[in-house]
Amino acid sequence: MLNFVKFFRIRDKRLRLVGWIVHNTFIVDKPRLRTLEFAASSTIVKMKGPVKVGALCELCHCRKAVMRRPKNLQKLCKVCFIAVFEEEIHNTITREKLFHRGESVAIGASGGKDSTVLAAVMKTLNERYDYGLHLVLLSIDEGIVGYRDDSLATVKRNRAQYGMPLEIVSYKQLYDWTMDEIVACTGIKSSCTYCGVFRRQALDRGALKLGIHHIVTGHNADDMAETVLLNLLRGDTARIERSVSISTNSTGSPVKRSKPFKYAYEKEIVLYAHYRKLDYFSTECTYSPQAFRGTARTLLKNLESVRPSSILDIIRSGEQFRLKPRGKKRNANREMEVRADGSVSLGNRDGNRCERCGYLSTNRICKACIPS
Ligand SMILES: Nc1ncnc2c1ncn2[C@@H]1O[C@H](COP(=O)(O)OP(=O)(O)OP(=O)(O)O)[C@@H](O)[C@H]1O
Repeated sequence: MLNFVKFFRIRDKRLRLVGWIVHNTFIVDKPRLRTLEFAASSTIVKMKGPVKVGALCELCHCRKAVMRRPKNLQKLCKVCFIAVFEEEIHNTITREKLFHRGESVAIGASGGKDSTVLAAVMKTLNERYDYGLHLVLLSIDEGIVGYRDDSLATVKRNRAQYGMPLEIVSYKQLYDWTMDEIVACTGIKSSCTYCGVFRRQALDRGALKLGIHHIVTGHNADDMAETVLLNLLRGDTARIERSVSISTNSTGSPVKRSKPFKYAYEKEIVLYAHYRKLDYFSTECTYSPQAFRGTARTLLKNLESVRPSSILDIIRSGEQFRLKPRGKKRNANREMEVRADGSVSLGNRDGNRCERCGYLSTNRICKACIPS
């Protein structure tokens, strides 16, 4: 008896719909199921054609295999897949010593698949292995009507489903404008870059408001590998090492950030959400064209389809990447650099503060204050 696993990622630019087909089921939040009829006009990115799966799970040897693991093509049953996925995250957490007992941890919750699965897995592992963590959902409302308001509704349902407190911090409260207002004034170009900077600050401020000094986000292995490729393609080699760090802590900032899904494949996160029937939101942001990142993403997906280990191999390459010190000349050039957008970078990269808002920044005026 054979099972067939279909794994497609669907992206519909017109509807901003991102969904997945797994086991002939279109995985997307329920209110959006009606949009299925548009799938024919969508760009269907083939992730992996129908795969024949052998009868028995290669781990338990007793249940029927229902899938091939995207990471290593192992044939697994649903129960073993869920167990092995959770175990790998637990191994990452313990190997990297991400948390300490009694710590309060804020989960950056956008309502999307990655952070929803992160909340579910963190809750499961915290209870199973008695990490002793106090977990809180922290959401940033960027003020994007038709996108963030809908995804926040999902996070509010997650609050009840996982029994975790939820804190929502908005750009409006912090900066007195919304992303919709910014885009209306400045246009869509670079909106992602600015929004990313604002969100980072907002997550820090939200965590500090709660007295929390550790945030976890749902960045996964695909995100990490994509960023390594992106930096390589842009010649921005200085960022590669940092882009694969599992934990980051800007000098001067009391808030640490960690990525427990650093080695988790995006496809496996989708499968986990599917098998555990998690409630998440699947629409793409109104303002996310991300042209060049999209190119790096397509390149990564093509590499993955030829060689599934490519994602982990790229991360490993990033981890081993070290820039040769260039000595005095490099430091001298770094003392003051005028960037294309007119901002000035100071030689002392860490610990600088924005002259307007006083928040940490490598420039005299941080990106959050530039448009104001
Ligand atoms: N508005 C937000 N509020 C809180 N956390 C956020 C928000 N947006 C993003 N994050 C955090 O940053 C991570 C990466 O965000 P990104 O925008 O790349 O979304 P993503 O890869 O689609 O993740 P997700 O599926 O969780 O939305 C998320 O998994 C989440 O932990």
